[in-house]
Amino acid sequence: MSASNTRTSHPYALELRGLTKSFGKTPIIRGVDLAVKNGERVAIIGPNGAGKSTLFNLISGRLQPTSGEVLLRGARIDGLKPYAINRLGLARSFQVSNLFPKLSVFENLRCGLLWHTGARYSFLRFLSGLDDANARTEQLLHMLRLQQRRDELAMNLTYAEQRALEIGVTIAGGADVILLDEPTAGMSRTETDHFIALIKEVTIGKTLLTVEHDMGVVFGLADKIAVVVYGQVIAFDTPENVRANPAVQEAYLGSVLAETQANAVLASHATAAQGAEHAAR
Ligand SMILES: Nc1ncnc2c1ncn2[C@@H]1O[C@H](COP(=O)(O)OP(=O)(O)OP(=O)(O)O)[C@@H](O)[C@H]1O
Repeated sequence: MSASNTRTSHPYALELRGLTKSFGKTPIIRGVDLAVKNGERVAIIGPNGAGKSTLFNLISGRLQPTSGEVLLRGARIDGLKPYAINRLGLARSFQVSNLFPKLSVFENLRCGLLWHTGARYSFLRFLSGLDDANARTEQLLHMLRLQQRRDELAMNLTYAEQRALEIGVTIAGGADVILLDEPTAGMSRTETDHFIALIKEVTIGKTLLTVEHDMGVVFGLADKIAVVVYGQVIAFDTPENVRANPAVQEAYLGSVLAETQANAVLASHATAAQGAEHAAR
């Protein structure tokens, strides 16, 4: 069976089974079961301190579970080091730290591609693959809408462009299961909207898990939402069903949506007050 067949033949890209994690005597993840299908986009939401980042750390191999299993396409990966998990096609993209600041956009992407192919093939095959890598890098540049910035150093990009490049490098590295930590944190509303569209486009056919606080991003991006409260997944369903779920409303979403609505009302009051002040002058 070819590597690509192996990658897609299992129905679930990622499974968590009875996962627990304690720090000292404190249980933080308290029995999580989750099955993410190939190609699904899943947002993990929940209150501060619920255990979302810890879950990501357990999946990516940064932390080892206290008990339970993590499976990638049906094969156990708990106990493996992060680089070994990465080699199997699961990558985590959280900061701009994966970028080489003094290399150009093109070179950063090509490094991602060559790292992926070069590590698996002999040096001669690596050299013969350079043309392919260049062509694929050009494709990625277009997909990321960074072709105008092709020769710019990564350190000179805007924050949103750096995040786009970072995701591009992750994809160039061959990952088909991608974990994104708060992908739009620090972006303006307009940048966020563009970025959601971009993420959707570049992750077509890939499995995406994201930890996100911004409900606009969650509802704009996710096929399914996993709600984590106090180390347990209390709901895993479509955005519509999660929004309507009374347990979720009570434990988390009610207060978050109320806060979002309150902020919108406050903002509209502030705008109205500014308008009135302006008219009175
Ligand atoms: N390495 C660690 N050692 C001890 N406690 C930890 C460790 N990492 C996380 N915790 C604790 O585990 C709990 C869950 O933290 P985690 O960062 O996973 O939550 P989160 O849902 O990602 O929160 P936030 O939304 O605020 O980022 C917190 O109480 C945190 O203090």
